[in-house]
Amino acid sequence: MIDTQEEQMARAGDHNSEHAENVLSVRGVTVGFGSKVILDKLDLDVRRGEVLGFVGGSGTGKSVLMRTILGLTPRRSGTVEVFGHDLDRSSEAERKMVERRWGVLFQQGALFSSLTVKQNIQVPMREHLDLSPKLMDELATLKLELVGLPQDAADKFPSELSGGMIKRASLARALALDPDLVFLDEPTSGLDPIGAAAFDQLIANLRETLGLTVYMVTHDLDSLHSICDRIAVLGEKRVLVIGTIDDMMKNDHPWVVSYFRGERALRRI
Ligand SMILES: Nc1ncnc2c1ncn2[C@@H]1O[C@H](COP(=O)(O)OP(=O)(O)OP(=O)(O)O)[C@@H](O)[C@H]1O
Repeated sequence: MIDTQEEQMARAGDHNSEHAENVLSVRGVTVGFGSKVILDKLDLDVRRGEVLGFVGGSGTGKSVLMRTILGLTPRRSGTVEVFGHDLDRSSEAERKMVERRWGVLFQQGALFSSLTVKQNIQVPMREHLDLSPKLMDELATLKLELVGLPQDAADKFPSELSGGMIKRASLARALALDPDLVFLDEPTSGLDPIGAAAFDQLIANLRETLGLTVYMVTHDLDSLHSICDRIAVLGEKRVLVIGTIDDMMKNDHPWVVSYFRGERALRRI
């Protein structure tokens, strides 16, 4: 959309990366709170253009890892490279440019309740771009269309929306700056199975049409089966196993067996 010199510089970093096919590389990351270590020397790579599903037992640190990657939770050691940029070594301008290239859908949507849907979508635009109100309105209209929301949702407040509409509005906000990478924290939680399947389809379509890379924390077995190229399992403070759904079905780690082949998994069939 808008390609400033700084953005070109940030994009150029992609090609400097030793692993240009990885949009995200996490190495040796340790995170803890007080005496409690949550993640211990964790490694993870996310490939360009893939949908990576992230699963793990409750409290294993999926949200902590996502927040650490986003720079919202401090780590004790390790590196995080996004688009080939080590954010600890980046200048403020470079970091901002990298941030412009990712979008985030937090659990529960995290829309501002005092702003309309349109205003929510425009928050990242106001923060990162200098656009006229007319252009921002046009862009918000496009984002609403992209996520399948009716135009009359633009002037509604989050409290006036259904759960599924809130997820879509949050996704529209995450897409506000035309990101290359989106982080989704449990995007289908709280949706009925039909709403969840529709949301999965939307993510699959967006990946296809926009070439997005998707990092998705989820508990939803249907999403894992239907749209994820690879799945990473968090356990024992690290990525226990990463691979395709077929790899998960063959893996014999007890947690992986009970999650992918346990009673709940068999009920889906
Ligand atoms: N700011 C914090 N201070 C102290 N402990 C924290 C903080 N944030 C997270 N934790 C702890 O880190 C652990 C991992 O939490 P996290 O929310 O990442 O789990 P999760 O895997 O996302 O779980 P769920 O699937 O239930 O959402 C938990 O024990 C949690 O209590």
